[in-house]
Amino acid sequence: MDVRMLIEEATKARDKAYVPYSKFQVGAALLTEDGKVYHGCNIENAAYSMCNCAERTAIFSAFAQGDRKFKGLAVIADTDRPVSPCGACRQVISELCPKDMRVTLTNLKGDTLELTVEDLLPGAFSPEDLNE
Ligand SMILES: O=c1ccn([C@H]2C[C@H](O)[C@@H](CO)O2)c(=O)[nH]1
Ligand SMILES: [Zn+2]
Repeated sequence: MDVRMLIEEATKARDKAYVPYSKFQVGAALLTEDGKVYHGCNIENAAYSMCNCAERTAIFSAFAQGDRKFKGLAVIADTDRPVSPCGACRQVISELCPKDMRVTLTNLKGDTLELTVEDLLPGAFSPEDLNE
């Protein structure tokens, strides 16, 4: 699956967003090592702090189905610049995806930004930092 197709999947995922509060739909598509694609959308709640972003929905869905090996993530929203994942998602992506995995950020105009997980959160706090 190429990047363009993964962006198409993220676009389809975006249609599933539950966003009665922000009205800001975000879609994510997470590609596994064996070619499966997990969709993620943002899911909001009247208790605002419970809102879950598209990126984390995709990763948590994959984990819940037993998939943990990923090779690409695409994220799309209706933004001026390619959508920028929030700090919480950067932290989660950083722990659960390979450091050199490709992350494609895009918007409805088709602007795209290709980064790696390491680029998203350089020097992230990681499991290795825990002294046990
Ligand atoms: O990369 C992002 C940025 C924001 N949101 C969501 C969170 C909230 O539901 C809405 C507005 O912040 O967009 C995402 O899902 N992903
Ligand atoms: Zn987020």
